[in-house]
Amino acid sequence: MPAPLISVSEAQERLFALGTAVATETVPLAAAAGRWLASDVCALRTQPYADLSAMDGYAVRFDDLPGPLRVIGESAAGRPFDGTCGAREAVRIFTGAALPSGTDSVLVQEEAARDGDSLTLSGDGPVRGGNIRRKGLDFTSGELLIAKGERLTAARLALAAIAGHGALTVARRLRVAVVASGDELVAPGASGAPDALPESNSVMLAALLADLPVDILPLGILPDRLDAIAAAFAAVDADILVTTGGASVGDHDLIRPALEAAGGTIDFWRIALRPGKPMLAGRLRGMTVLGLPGNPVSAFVTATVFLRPLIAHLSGARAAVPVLRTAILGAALPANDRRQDYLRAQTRDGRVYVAQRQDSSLLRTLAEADCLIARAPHAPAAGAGDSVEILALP
Ligand SMILES: Nc1nc2c(c(=O)[nH]1)N[C@H]1C(S)=C(S)[C@@H](COP(=O)(O)OP(=O)(O)OC[C@H]3O[C@@H](n4cnc5c(N)ncnc54)[C@H](O)[C@@H]3O)O[C@H]1N2
Ligand code: MOO
Repeated sequence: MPAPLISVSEAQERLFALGTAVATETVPLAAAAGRWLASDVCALRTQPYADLSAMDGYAVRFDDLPGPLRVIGESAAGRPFDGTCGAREAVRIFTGAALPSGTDSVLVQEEAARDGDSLTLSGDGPVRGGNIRRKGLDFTSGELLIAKGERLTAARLALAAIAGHGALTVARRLRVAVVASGDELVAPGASGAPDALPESNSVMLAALLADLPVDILPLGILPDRLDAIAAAFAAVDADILVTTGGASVGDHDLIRPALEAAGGTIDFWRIALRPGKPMLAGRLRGMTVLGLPGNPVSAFVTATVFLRPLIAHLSGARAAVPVLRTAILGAALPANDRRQDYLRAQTRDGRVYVAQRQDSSLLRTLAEADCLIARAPHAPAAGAGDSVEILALP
């Protein structure tokens, strides 16, 4: 008698509870892209460090305009003017350069007429205090900029760099072992018997994790033999062991018994989810084991809903579960049953349309989808124009 189905959120919570966060390391900024921060990033400097010009032009005293003014020197980024500007004096200034003392506004060069050292206003001119980036406009030294548990995007890395950091403390990369199982499977591109099936899950999973800080250990294809699967499991050394196939109830679905034969434990099996119902999770030595269903779309959905969040969670992510967005439905949907549904859908003219065929073997509909419509268990029927929740696909 199979175990009852548990909800997606319960499965996520139980999965997260199976492992402990990985160790941290301090790495140069360039190696920190896409990692999760293990400690807060505070500003080590003030940005800008002083009042700076936002334009190329002339630093002036607003009350002296329209001139004429005498140009007494130059301030460039990295080479500030070290004197003081007096009445009816101006300093040639460039974008990013410190505003000389005595000046309060920047006149852009397009609105100035210069003749030797003499300068006069030739356009509208600045407002008082115009064209200046004030000291600390972006942040001041000591301010919290990026909190522990946030992911290091390109923008956050740039922020850390300009805040004075050359290295950051992040979760170490995770090792994710990926193995397929099934006697029918052959490597993609290999010539096989007519009933041989190209193994598509491993390449899909590797691509699905390509933006995450993980090292993938590809373990290939295992036959449908308990001893072979258990022996392979016993030899794996990783943080997460991901299997695909053999998770269901058939005589050749051997992941659960093989995990137990290798000394592992099953924490849960079977989720109120479509596609992806037979997913299982457990432990083997120090590893979290995730047994994804073999059907390619089921493997994709469970990897999206469980594997990617698990990696984020073990890396110390503050928010590990993907955020659903709201979209407008293009065509009616019937009421849902007890399983949480992730329906392949396409966005056209600002509305989402569910693919006609949703069988979990159909990779073509997955490849053509740009989002999954998430439907809660027992969601009532929905009509065109109603709001639905979607998970955008990369
Ligand atoms: N009597 C029942 N049968 C099934 C149930 C059930 O509840 N009772 N659940 C069905 C559901 S839902 C799913 S999903 C599948 C998942 O089964 P398995 O995880 O055991 O997967 P397999 O049987 O090994 O394979 C299913 C399907 O996918 C193909 N496959 C497997 N691995 C790969 C791969 N790496 N690349 C490409 N294709 C793969 C395999 O050839 C099968 O066609 O079970 C239902 N059955
Ligand atoms: O859950 Mo299966 O993944 O419905 O085909």
